[in-house]
Amino acid sequence: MTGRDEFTREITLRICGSLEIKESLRSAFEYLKEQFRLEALVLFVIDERLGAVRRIDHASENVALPPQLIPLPEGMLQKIAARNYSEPFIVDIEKDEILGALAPVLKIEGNTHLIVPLRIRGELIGGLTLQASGEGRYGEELLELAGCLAEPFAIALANTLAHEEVLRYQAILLDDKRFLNRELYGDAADGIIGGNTGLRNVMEMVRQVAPLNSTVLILGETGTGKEMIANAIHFSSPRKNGPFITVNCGALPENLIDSELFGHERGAFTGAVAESRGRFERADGGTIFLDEIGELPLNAQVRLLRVLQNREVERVGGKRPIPVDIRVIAATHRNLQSMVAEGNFREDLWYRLSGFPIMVPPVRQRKEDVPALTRYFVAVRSRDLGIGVPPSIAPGALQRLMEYDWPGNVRELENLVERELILHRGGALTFSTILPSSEQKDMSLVAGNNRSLYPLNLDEANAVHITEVLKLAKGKIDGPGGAAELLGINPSTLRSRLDKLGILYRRNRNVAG
Ligand SMILES: Nc1ncnc2c1ncn2[C@@H]1O[C@H](COP(=O)(O)OP(=O)(O)OP(=O)(O)O)[C@@H](O)[C@H]1O
Repeated sequence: MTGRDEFTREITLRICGSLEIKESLRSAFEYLKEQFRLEALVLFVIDERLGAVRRIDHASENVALPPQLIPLPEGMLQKIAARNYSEPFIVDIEKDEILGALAPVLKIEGNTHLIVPLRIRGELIGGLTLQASGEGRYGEELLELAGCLAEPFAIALANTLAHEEVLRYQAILLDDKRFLNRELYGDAADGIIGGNTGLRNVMEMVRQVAPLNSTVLILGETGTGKEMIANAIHFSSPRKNGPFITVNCGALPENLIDSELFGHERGAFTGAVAESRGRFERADGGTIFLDEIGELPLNAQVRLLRVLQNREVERVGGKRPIPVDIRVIAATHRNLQSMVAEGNFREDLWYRLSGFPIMVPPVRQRKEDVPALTRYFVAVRSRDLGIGVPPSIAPGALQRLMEYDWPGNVRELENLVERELILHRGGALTFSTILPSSEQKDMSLVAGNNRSLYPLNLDEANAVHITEVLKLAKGKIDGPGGAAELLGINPSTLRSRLDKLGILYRRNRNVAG
């Protein structure tokens, strides 16, 4: 293998080695830095939708970088197309009219910039910039070597763009799905299980705040149902016929946040094919739900604060603010107050958001809801999976589900039910993969305190009682002091009842469990 082949192989492995473009760029940067002088590696796309050059990501060492988004002046996109950049070149602003025009904003002067045009199936989609401080740092030899970067980086760039596109469509489809679900299944509050038990206080707050226009902050662990509560607020509010737009602040690529949230202007730059409304504008007349608000980068927090204060947005490339009539609901599983103390969340934004906080409790603090939630998901998921008659749930299984701690909360329960239904081969559902979080957990939780919170049918009461006795007998079924003797029934009768009730026990006759 020649040195050149080795170089190409190594760089390809690095740039295509991770799904995270940031990580791949960093890895490529470290390698390239060993070969020649390099202070920044910048991957950018020519974004026709925005009419701008957009930085996808970079790896660098304390050097000034151009802004993330560089709007292109009138006619520039056509000039770039006509110029037909194909081979790597060292930027010379005297000779290149296009880059000369962009030089001040690109911070080219005083530095050496080598650009590798990136093409997919012949079409120019973006480029890679290698940057070193000082002039005249790169020579012909390096220019030739840089040719090996074009293909692997073009593939990495195309993959990243495809991924961004998928995320965009995913968000739009989710909005549509929510809307259609509501049309199909009626009111959002209908599907909330535990509204009169474990979520009683939460639902009381929902009823109080829904008619007002106040900003609401929903707090709670992941999977507790925060989005569902936001949905319920919107659909019980006077805005219910308006849009309900969800933004997952943690899922937006950092360099797209502005155009996604605030949109961009048509004709603001030539090539901005169509104007694009941001999520705030799409939420006009309705509610915007900012999920995972704690993940929003600090600079985006500033712009969000401005929108909340002024109730108007400014599109990227726009000249006038556009008023928006929105209600804001935010949610997070993080402790925003400690993020404020650590300097990772703006205090002024925290004050704006936290006027009406609603805390959704984790499932382990409302175990009385577990049986109803389980039955609900068995019914709903059976319907989704095309199972005509939903299977019953073994009473002993419900009890075990209540003893479990549910770190993933309702979402974990929902997923578990789905898995159980898919693997189900007849009979009652036993949920035998779930074991109580801690064996020493007091049985009184189910048998005592919580018993009154949901009505036990005869089988369920039997399951609770037999499990208690089995524990007393330390899992022993046969012989003196065994559970069968304590219950006054034949051991084989007890075994078949344990099977029927879905209570787990040691099969070995003489071993205590
Ligand atoms: N009380 C409930 N009744 C019925 N379904 C529920 C209930 N709580 C949660 N769910 C369902 O559980 C799943 C997770 O809920 P949701 O997405 O609202 O949680 P979340 O707290 O927003 O999660 P994350 O913090 O991960 O965004 C959803 O499918 C939701 O419909």
